[in-house]
Amino acid sequence: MPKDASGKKSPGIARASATPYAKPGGASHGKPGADHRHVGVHLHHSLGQHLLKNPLVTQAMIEKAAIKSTDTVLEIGPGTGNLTLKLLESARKVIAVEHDPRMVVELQKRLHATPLGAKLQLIHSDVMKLELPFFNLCVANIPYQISSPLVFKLLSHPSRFRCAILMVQREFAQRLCAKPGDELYCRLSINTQLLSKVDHLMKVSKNSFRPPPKVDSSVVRIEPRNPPPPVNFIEWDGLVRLCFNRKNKTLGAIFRSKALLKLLEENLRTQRALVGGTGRSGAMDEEAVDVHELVDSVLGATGFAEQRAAKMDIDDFLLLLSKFNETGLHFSGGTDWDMGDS
Ligand SMILES: C[S@@+](CC[C@H](N)C(=O)[O-])C[C@H]1O[C@@H](n2cnc3c(N)ncnc32)[C@H](O)[C@@H]1O
Repeated sequence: MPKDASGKKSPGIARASATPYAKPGGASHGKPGADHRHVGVHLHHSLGQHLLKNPLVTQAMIEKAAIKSTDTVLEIGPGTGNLTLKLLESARKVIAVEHDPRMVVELQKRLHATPLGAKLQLIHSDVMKLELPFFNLCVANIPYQISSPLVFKLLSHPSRFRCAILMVQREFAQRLCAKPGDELYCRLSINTQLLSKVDHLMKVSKNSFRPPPKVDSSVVRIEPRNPPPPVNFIEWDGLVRLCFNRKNKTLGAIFRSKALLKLLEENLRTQRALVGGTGRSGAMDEEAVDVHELVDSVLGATGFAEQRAAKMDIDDFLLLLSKFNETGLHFSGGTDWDMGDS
């Protein structure tokens, strides 16, 4: 069993080195803890530290990215820099964001005083806490545990980048690409596809990484829609979350929930109060509001009462949201739409 920095035996930890790739037939066999030849850092599963050791996969990612000499490329989690070096060969500039200070040191050592090093901006930070600078391309073997928030952080970035080539967990890739009716079709699928075009590019075996992760991997391409769809994303996500929480229930059944009708009514009153110029929630308490009737009218007009989110596409939800909004019903305002099955 490998040992951690304190010398204690520690499962699931392997060593990293700045050696570009394990040599065929060498001591590194891609097993956790197998590579003890190099002085380097221990790899932590909690930080998603599964280094890409297969140069063919790195090369394929670089080719799919079609990097131009004018590109500023964002890499999340450069680790010891196997992918970073290849990016630096083609791009004008690489901005690499790394959370682990030990990896930052390894990468600095590796690129110190090399001509490519001058093109690298290395930022030591948790990418989720960082205000990302301008980039027009993203290529990364990302830490899988932050996949979902990271994709939405990228898609909400004002840069309007050309595309992202990302190594992700296979099931996550399948969810990103899933279509209505697919078993894995979910809120992640419809939200990502609203904001971007997503393609599954290739499957990657566990043995391409050191140490090999427990899950399979895939490379995906995410191309943000330009211009972005004309929809308030917060409100869109409020509606989508509500419907996908119970994706196999009919919308009629979901919108019969008393708790939901109460929330919609509160939202409607707030909205009317704001439009009425009082700026106070509940200022129109006396005015009768039959939310049930409004909801029924929307579901009747769209014909979605018997539909289930699991089978509905983006156009269906755009229509549904616009009809709700026309009647004054909204799904934003910091409301917690997760009401379980009550
Ligand atoms: C899957 S490894 C990829 C390493 C390297 N790019 C490669 O392909 O060999 C993920 C990297 O992301 C880093 N990381 C983990 N969480 C992070 C975060 N929140 N922000 C930035 N980097 C992070 C890890 O330390 C690790 O270096």
